[in-house]
Amino acid sequence: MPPSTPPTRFVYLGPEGTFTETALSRAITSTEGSHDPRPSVAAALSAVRSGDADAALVPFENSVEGSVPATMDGLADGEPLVITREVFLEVAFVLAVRPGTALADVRSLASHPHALAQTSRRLAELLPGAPPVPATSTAAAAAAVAAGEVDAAVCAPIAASRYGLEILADDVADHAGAVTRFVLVSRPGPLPPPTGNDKTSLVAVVGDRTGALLELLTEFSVRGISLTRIESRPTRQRLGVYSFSLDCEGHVAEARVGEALAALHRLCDDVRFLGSYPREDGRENRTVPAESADAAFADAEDWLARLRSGEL
Ligand SMILES: O=C(O)C(=O)Cc1ccccc1
Repeated sequence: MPPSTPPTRFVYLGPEGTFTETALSRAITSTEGSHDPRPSVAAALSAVRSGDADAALVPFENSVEGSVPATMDGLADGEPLVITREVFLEVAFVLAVRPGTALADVRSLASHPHALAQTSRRLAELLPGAPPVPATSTAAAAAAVAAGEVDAAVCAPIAASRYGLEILADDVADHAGAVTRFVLVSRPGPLPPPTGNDKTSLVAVVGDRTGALLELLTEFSVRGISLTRIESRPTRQRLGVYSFSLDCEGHVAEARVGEALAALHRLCDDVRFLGSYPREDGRENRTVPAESADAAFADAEDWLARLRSGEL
């Protein structure tokens, strides 16, 4: 009998009732492995690094608020981890309190900084006297309300019911239809195979010279590769030294992407590969120009080999 593979141990930004938990359970059923909460993004990533877990689902960016710094920095630093999957979830926020609490009784309010930022205008109208306090997650804020540490939380409806809270206001987002992108990360291993509609993520530290960013972008542009995200992050070495975190269309197994990454390796002070994985945002990669397709690279390599061997 072949040895059975142990179930995958998934961890997620907890506690129970986070949007991240919902995103994980939509993407991966519990029959595919165990789902365990961790108290912070850093704790979820370190469980994977230490081998306590096989994969972690963490929030990466939001359509309204942008990237989640704890995730960006947690992936850019420390032992390498790679993204194997992306998951998108539309998020709707509620204002939750202990049963019987009226709006006028609310003196303090907590949530994840991304949730607070996405609801700030509406909450300023509803609760002008309640200063927002950051929490490690929306569900951690709901748990703090249940424990009597704070009066109200901005969280998912599921967190309100999980912690026995009452909903004072529904849909408190300033912009309807906000979508959060989550990523599933693992220790480096075999990559998900190319599907023809993939993304590749990386972090590059460019040298301190004129045109360095333009040179980086050129390596993608000349190979017909479209970027789907780019942003700068401080490297935390000293003021003025930045890394660029970016996603591009394509899989590192494709010649154009592999060659662009190899060029970045020559050009940049540091390049960290963060994975190639299927695109799941419902969009299709652009058509690869004929001169950037794998066949064109193979043909050019063949031509060069013949030229070098004196055959041409
Ligand atoms: O998953 C959660 O509940 C979080 O706290 C992170 C988050 C915050 C805001 C929107 C989506 C995810």
